[in-house]
Amino acid sequence: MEPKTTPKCPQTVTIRRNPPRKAKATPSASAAAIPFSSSSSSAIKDIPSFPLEEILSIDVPQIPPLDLSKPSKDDEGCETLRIFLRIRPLKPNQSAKKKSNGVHGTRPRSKRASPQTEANKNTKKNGSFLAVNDSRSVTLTPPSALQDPKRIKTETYDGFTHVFSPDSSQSEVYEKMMDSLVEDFIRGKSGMLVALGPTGSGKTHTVFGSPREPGMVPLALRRIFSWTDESGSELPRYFYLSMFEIYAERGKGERIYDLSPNGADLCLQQSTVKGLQEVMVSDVAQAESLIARGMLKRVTAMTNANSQSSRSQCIINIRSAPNMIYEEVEVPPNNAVLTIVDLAGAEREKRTGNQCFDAIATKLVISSAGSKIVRKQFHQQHIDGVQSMPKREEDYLDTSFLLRQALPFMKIKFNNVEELSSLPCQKRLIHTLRRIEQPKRRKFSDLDAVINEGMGAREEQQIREKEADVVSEKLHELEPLKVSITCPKVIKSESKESALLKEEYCIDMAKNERNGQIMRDFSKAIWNALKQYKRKLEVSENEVHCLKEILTKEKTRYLELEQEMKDFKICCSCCQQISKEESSLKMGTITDSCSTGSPQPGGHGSNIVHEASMDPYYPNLRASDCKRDLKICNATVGQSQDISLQMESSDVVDTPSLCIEDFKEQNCQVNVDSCSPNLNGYECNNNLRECVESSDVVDTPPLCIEDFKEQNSQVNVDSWSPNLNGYECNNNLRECAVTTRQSQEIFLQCINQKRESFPGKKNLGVVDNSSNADVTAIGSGHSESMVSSSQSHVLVRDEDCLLMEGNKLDCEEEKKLLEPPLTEEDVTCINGCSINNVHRREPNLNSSSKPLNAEKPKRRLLPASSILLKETSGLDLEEQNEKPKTWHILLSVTFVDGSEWCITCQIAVFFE
Ligand SMILES: Nc1ncnc2c1ncn2[C@@H]1O[C@H](COP(=O)(O)OP(=O)(O)OP(=O)(O)O)[C@@H](O)[C@H]1O
Repeated sequence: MEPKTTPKCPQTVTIRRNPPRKAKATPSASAAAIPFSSSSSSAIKDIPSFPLEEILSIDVPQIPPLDLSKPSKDDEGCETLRIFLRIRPLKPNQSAKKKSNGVHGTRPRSKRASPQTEANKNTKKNGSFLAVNDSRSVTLTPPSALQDPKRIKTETYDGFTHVFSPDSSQSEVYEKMMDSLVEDFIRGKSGMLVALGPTGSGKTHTVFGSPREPGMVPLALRRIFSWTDESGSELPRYFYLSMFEIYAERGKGERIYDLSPNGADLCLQQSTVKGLQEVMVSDVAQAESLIARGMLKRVTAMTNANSQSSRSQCIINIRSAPNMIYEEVEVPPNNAVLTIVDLAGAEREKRTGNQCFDAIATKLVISSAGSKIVRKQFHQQHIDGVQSMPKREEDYLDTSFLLRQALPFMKIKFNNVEELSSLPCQKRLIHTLRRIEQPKRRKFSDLDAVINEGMGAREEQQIREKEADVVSEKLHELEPLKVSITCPKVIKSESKESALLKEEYCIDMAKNERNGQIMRDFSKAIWNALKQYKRKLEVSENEVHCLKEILTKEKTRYLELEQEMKDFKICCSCCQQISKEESSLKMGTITDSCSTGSPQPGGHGSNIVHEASMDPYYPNLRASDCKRDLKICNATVGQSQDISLQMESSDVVDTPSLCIEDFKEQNCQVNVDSCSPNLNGYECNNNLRECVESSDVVDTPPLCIEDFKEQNSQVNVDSWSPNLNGYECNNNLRECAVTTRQSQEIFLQCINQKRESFPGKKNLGVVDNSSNADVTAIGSGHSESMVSSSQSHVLVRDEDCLLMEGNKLDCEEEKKLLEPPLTEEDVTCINGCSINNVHRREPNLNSSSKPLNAEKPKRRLLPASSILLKETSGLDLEEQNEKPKTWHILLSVTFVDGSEWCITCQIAVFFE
């Protein structure tokens, strides 16, 4: 019955390499399989069966055998520690049984049988638990007593350099395992052979052997001393042989003993045996004799496993040294060492009580040479029925234990740097070698040609010596570089290949030496630079420290100076104040000095003029400057003002009379004379002020204040340059006339004198302080005052009036209150001296200074605008004249000055 559905792709075939398990088919699977099998039966008719037989018949190419004569190197040039495995044969009495049983797997394996299967078969047949799989692996099968009856557990150990079967001979082992070490040793490369394995496994047998079957040591010695080059020359070297053992005693630790004839106990210091004696040997017989004597001294103790077991580690060193007999040939020093170690049994301590497989021996052996070859020799326990099962099981455990211990050694890699560095071979700079490389090759080419031409060994040697001389010359050229280079010499018996090998080796050494020298020089340079920078840094830090100290000192100094400056400023301000005070006092002093003698023409005034002419303001002095100076003058004459007040308060009653006119004529005239056209009004007025201020001319003859005033004003007017208005001049006059005590005194005296000229008038005087309350109320603070009688006029100009300009009514009312009966002149004054300007006089701007000898100008002083007679007792002037003591007159004098200003001031004068 054909199925309804057919496969979409009948050509698709699934081939299972592994046969399917024989599991019960599930119902669904069975159901599905039936139609598939029935339907596909026709489709797979053309599909060939799996070519299993064909595949199995193919001959698999055999892996080329390893060249055990040379150590294998990886891509990085590192060698892998070579590990050989040698299986000890059964004892001789069991050899027949071994042969009959085919123990140790030497029988060729079946192609289809796996190594494990083959080993298991061998193990089952002969009872051996170790089978050789191939030249690199073995399989360890536990004995039946240790096996799980349901499951056999086998262990395969792979990766050995070579596995020697039990029937391998000593020579075979030497050829594959030892020969490369010996050849390298002859070429100058150190090597080491270490025998490791359980007790009785044949380590000593392999290392030393027997007379019939010499081991690795005697075979190596024979090779070394029998080595000749192509020309048949022996090695121009000596060999030194040393031999010592390390053994352990229970409770005493490890001991080292020198096995040389004169040997003694040794000590181990940092993996180095101290005091070991070396015996120079010159031939193989001498060497074997030394070894034999040393073996006799070797401590051997009975163990449970091996009645002849050596319970110590035996180390033999063969060192190569140059033979100095060959003087004509410089032989490079060669300290290559060939070390052969026979360790004690490495079985578990529980079984043998052996402690020799300890760390110290392993460390010593492994670190004593660069190239290490570990040879494992396992004890294959024979099955003879003599040994009990526990013995066999112990052997298995020891073998398994040791194989596990050996696994890490297979992964050890090393290079020959250490060995090469130990050889003090010739060193060259690589670039130099490259330079000489070309001629050297040419020489070799010549050498080859010579050889091909059949020249003898003598000519060849001559060519090599010449070549060595050339190299020596090149190397001597490098001496200035102070690079330690030894001229390479070609050994007589050295072959061409050996020379080339040395050449390459020297090149490498030169590279290393040059790189090392460069790094050393670089390090020194960096170190020196760092030291220099460190010194500079220290110097800089010191400088910074010093600068900080200086800065701190400067800051302190600055603060001190600043404080001093503040103090100085304070002092200066004090000094200025003091100077002002002193100036005021000086003015008084000047006044006093002026009063001491009669003024001389051109004296004091001339000096002032001279100073004025030196005034830097000149001729740019303006009215504002005059005002400023006058203000200063006003400020500095406060004392004079006070004196004025005192004067007003009748402190000058007893002062002698004086004639201000004479003073003015003698002094001010001089000043006027000094008012040259080049001297503006400021200087002139200033001079006048100085004259008046200094007019402490008590003894001077009486003067007429009107004349003084007129003359001065006239002068002032004349001296008014367009740059100086009348205010400044008048202000000067005010300053001069009012602020000085002397002037006021003069004024009073002048008034008194004038009063004398008026019948019925008494002199002006000052009443007592007790009766001048009203006077002070009116006159106090007025810096300028002039008094006059009803017929005389005193011009008083006061800044208060200026200040009162904005309060005209008050000023006017006050004037009215103070105004006395007006005279004709008073009326004139009043008409011109309104509150704005009582009398306005146009300044004569075009007028120049009058000559001193000119006629006295007409008085322009206007009479007082008003004289208020304050009658405390209700008396008039006439009555006062008649009864002067009962009259107290308060004079309010208004002086009209200039064309712009009118200043009114009141001064109380009491008539007694
Ligand atoms: N390959 C071999 N061929 C013939 N005899 C062997 C072989 N290997 C070992 N033997 C013999 O086995 C015995 C024990 O060997 P050997 O003393 O070398 O063992 P060992 O490992 O050095 O023991 P130990 O560690 O206790 O010193 C010796 O009698 C030795 O002759």
